Amino acid sequence: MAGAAVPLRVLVDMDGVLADFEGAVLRGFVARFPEEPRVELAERRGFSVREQYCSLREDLGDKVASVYESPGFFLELDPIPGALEAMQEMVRIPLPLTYALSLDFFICTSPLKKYEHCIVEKYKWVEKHLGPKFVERIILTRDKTVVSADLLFDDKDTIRGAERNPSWEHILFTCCHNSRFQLQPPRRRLLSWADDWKGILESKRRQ
Ligand SMILES: Nc1ncnc2c1ncn2[C@H]1C[C@H](O)[C@@H](COP(=O)(O)O)O1
Ligand SMILES: [Mg+2]
Repeated sequence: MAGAAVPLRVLVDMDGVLADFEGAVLRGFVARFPEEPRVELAERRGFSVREQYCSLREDLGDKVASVYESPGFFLELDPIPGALEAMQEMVRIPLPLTYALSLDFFICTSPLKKYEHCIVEKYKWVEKHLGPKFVERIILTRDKTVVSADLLFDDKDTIRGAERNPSWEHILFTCCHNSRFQLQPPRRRLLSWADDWKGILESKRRQ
């Protein structure tokens, strides 16, 4: 008889992966600064929305940051299509999978440096959309490289920190700001939650 399956540890980022940060920034910016030039989602390049607005005109960086630093911003983010369903399915694994696979699942997210509203609202967002059991699965850190796992689904193209060789494989979750980012092999993408995330989990299990 086969021994108990070793759990696969999976980290899933929030902003840009579970919660639509970019859509809300643009809507908030247009509502608050309707006369100012803006960056449409199709024109977003590079992780930092603040840097791109700054390059448009220096003072626009602070203006766009004021949108996502406002109270209520993080709580009101819309879920990314298919994200909530995928999370609910992930925690029910192994049943739907072909391989004996048990899963250790966490939501791994970084707070803003201006953390006043962001931290509590991230917790409330998870409780509101996924339920209290998922709140216990939140890892809040400014350095994801020191968290040990097999996989990290994250929209940030390059993740650096104190650990030069993180234990996880970073799966780049496609978002407006990274859609043109050229991934060097063997790096992998997940195009959306409609893409084959279960296949990625299974491929990792077999390695
Ligand atoms: N695209 C972004 N530009 C600026 N700031 C961003 C962006 N996406 C997320 N953020 C904020 C929100 C979070 O508090 C931190 C890190 O987010 P994470 O998705 O955990 O990398 O930065
Ligand atoms: Mg993110």
